[in-house]
Amino acid sequence: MADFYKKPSLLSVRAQQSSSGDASTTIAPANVTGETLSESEEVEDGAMQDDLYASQGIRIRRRPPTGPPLHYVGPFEFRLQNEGNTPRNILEEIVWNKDVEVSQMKEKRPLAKLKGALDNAPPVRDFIGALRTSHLRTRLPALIAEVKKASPSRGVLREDFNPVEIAQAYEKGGAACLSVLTDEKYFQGSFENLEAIRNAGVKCPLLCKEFIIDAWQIYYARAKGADAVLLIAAVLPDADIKYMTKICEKLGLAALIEVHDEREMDRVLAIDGIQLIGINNRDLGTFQVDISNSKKLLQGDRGQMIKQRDIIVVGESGLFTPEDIEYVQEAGVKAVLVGESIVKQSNPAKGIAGLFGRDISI
Ligand SMILES: O=C(O)c1ccccc1NCC(=O)[C@H](O)[C@H](O)COP(=O)(O)O
Repeated sequence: MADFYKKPSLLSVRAQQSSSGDASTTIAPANVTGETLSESEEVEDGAMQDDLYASQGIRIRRRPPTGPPLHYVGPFEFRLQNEGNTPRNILEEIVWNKDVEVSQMKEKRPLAKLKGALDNAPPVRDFIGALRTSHLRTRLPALIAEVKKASPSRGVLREDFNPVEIAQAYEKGGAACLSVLTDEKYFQGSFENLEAIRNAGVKCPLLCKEFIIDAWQIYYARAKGADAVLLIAAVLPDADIKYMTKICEKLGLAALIEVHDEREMDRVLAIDGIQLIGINNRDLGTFQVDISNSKKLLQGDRGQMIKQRDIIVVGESGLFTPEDIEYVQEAGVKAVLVGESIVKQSNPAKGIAGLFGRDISI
């Protein structure tokens, strides 16, 4: 638990990145002058980092402000809002855990070693191309079908969970791409699942559905066979989104940038070169799902700009019926990311036909 705050800060990461331009330098904990930070300096540095995030409307703090949480148990409704080191919502809790998890993974597999492994990684497939082709073929939003065993909002979705069989069924049912949850603690996913699906010969390009907070994770996803990664605007400041999309470009990966509200959408639209934006209909703080969020964020100038720039918008979460699909399509989405409604079906391929109101495999 104490690891929560013994970490390099964003500011130190930035300083070191800019001096070498290489993500491998995100490891050493040092401040802008290259000195190691004391615990109190780290706390102060963390506060500055939170200020920077807040200035962009980011409420998710990267790690507990002054150390490990004191009451880090029990349901959220019994936790006091803003209570010192208790995460304010599930997304923040996931990010705090991820921060510890990633630092441990990086110790085991430093970036230099990871980069070596990329030589043996399978070739990258064209994630965005697959979405465009499917949309042109079916005239319906292209499907990114999610391989997800469990989620914080819904618990276990499927007990008899065989990721490869589910992926194969999705492909047979007409999915354009797949999304594979790799987070273990909250979604019961894994990188082994991603690797197994890739090695089983599934042709649909794969999105690594992970909570990315460090560029190292992008290299790791690539090494495990991903063709695309998720970057969440509620978690990442603009500088991180820009930097990480550059890394994706370098590795040939697609970046799906996820937004939840107008402010996040505007931040992302202000970044050059964005090709794929996901609108999540699930509020990751409260779990409320409202598919009218997709419509709201695509109205007016934002929708126009997206059309002009030929950005593909993905409608994410809470899609269950052909009417839901029609609704988000009319709002302007060209692809949908769907988990629960199809993964729960005994035959996920048939589940896809039910979701779209027809067989989309032909
Ligand atoms: O699904 C959750 O409970 C959740 C909680 C916190 C962060 C992310 C979460 N879900 C990730 C997703 O956005 C969904 O898995 C994805 O959009 C598919 O949603 P659905 O079709 O509703 O399963």
